[in-house]
Amino acid sequence: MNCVFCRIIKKEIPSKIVYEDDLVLAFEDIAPQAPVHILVIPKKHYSTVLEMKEEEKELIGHIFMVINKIAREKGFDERGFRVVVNCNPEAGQTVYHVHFHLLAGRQMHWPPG
Ligand SMILES: CCNC(=O)OC[C@H]1O[C@@H](n2cnc3c(=O)[nH]c(N)nc32)[C@H](O)[C@@H]1O
Repeated sequence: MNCVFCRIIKKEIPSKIVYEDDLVLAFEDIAPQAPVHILVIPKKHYSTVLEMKEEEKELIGHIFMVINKIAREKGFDERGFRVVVNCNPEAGQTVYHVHFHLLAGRQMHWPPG
């Protein structure tokens, strides 16, 4: 299917890869909204997080373990980071391949816009 993130996974499109294993890819966002803006995505295609069911519980847990590993390795664990999943239009989802935004390196505000 015509999914930009599947093409990144297949290395058909270049990206700055931060972490990769057999289940997950993490790469720098092309339009960073913070000094650190990394996308953590499952290699299997799910359009939105709503498509991830009971059998994906382990995968979702693994994604958060990868997020924590990146935060520790890049040293923004103590200062703080934000993890954002946008699901469908009102959340502003623009790429319909599930991705977890990992944002860090500046003071985050609340509520998010
Ligand atoms: C509100 C954000 N909602 C969303 O759906 O985020 C999609 C995220 O994917 C990012 N992005 C899009 N195309 C590419 C690409 O080819 N390469 C990379 N490295 N990042 C991309 C975009 O900047 C956005 O932050």
